[in-house]
Amino acid sequence: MELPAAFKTKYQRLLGDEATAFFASFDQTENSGFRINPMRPVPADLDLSDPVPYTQWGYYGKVSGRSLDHQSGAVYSQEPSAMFVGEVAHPKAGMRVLDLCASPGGKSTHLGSFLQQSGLLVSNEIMPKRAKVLAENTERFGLSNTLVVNEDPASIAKAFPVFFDQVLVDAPCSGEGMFRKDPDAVSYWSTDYPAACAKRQREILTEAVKVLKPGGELVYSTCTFAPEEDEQIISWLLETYPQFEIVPIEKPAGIIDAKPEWGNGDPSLKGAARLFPHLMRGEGHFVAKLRLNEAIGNSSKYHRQPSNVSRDQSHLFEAFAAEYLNFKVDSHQLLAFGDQLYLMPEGTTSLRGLKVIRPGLHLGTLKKNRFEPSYAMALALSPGQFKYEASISEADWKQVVHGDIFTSDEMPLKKGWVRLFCNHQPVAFGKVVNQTVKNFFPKGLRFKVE
Ligand SMILES: C[S@@+](CC[C@H](N)C(=O)[O-])C[C@H]1O[C@@H](n2cnc3c(N)ncnc32)[C@H](O)[C@@H]1O
Repeated sequence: MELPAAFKTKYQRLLGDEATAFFASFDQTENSGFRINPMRPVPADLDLSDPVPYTQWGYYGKVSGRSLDHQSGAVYSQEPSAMFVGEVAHPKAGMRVLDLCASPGGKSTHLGSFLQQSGLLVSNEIMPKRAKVLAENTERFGLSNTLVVNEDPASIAKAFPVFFDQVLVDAPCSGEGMFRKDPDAVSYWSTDYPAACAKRQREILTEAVKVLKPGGELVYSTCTFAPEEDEQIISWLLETYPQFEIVPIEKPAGIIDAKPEWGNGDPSLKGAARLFPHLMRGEGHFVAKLRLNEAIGNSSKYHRQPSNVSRDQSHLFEAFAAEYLNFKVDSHQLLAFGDQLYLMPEGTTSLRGLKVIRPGLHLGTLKKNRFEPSYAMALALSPGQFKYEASISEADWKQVVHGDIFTSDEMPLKKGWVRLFCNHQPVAFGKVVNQTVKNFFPKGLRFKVE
């Protein structure tokens, strides 16, 4: 790979003798990986022979975006060094967690794996198109405790002052750790780029710090090697907000201490972590964890987001629930966005003024005289929560994801909704009319499997 001359000069100076091995790593093939979804059965066809050592869910290897394992949310493809960020965060069940720069959702789905549908995950992305992708990925993973929001950091800080137990800032960065994966990242790079990114990172962090509760944790990460965006950002953060202290990260073999001399010399910077491609099997990352000892700014009085469903809407859903669901839905948690019905996570506070893409689990669509369940619900429920479930063959699954009708004489009912599973993974809802299964796989997500 042709690395920019200024990049080479900079890292030659910073890394000394080690620079040769660092530069050589750019000519080796990239590392790919995937994480399995702990809320799903482990797919039998996956090759799990090469685990990523620092995470219980990560493996080296590739999973096709057109496979059942991907479509059903049983796996999420993620570059192995990025998996270390979720492991460092490791939120506990029940926590309120914010993922401030979240799309496409690698870290959010990892955080959701720890939360196990408990607590609250606010997954935010500033770019509208990317926020949509984030919503699709968190839905595919089956997260039901998640609000997907499309806001800038200042609006998030205004809406949630002193609210979260944990905040992840996986910052937009100069992406030097993306060079092997995405050659375009090399063409964006210039000598001044890290400083420009650092300015934006300071702006994002200035807002992020306001949403943490005392005792809360901030996890900051980048996929770049630039000290300006890594140690120097944490140096700046600690100087600007002495309320924070570094929580030292435990480092497995190949992951090394951050370098205080690349920041302001504060020895506690060693507690942060650097992942270099010449030292471990990953593309590269920087991660720091900090604890806030005293709130920054004032808290607010939080009001629960009230349900807004009309009596008619509520009746439509209740009739559906009585016929099909094996669990109770608290009507206070129902929220209608037009004709779309959602189940808000417990503890959802007022969403007024926020651009919310998904105010929780999308339950379905309120039609004129009936309720139509959503793809998101098909993927989020646990087995047995829906009264009618049917196992379909891989050949039928190919029809489902292509949007075709198929016939089956093994459906549990003659007429009505059925949750379809293939190889024990949830796939979609179908509607049975005699032996024909009408397809409700979302139009925008359909694909052809060769
Ligand atoms: C490194 S990516 C996040 C990757 C994601 N956390 C994951 O694991 O899949 C950084 C994200 O920050 C977003 N971003 C860009 N500018 C931003 C800003 N000024 N404030 C907040 N987020 C921003 C980008 O659109 C991008 O999606």
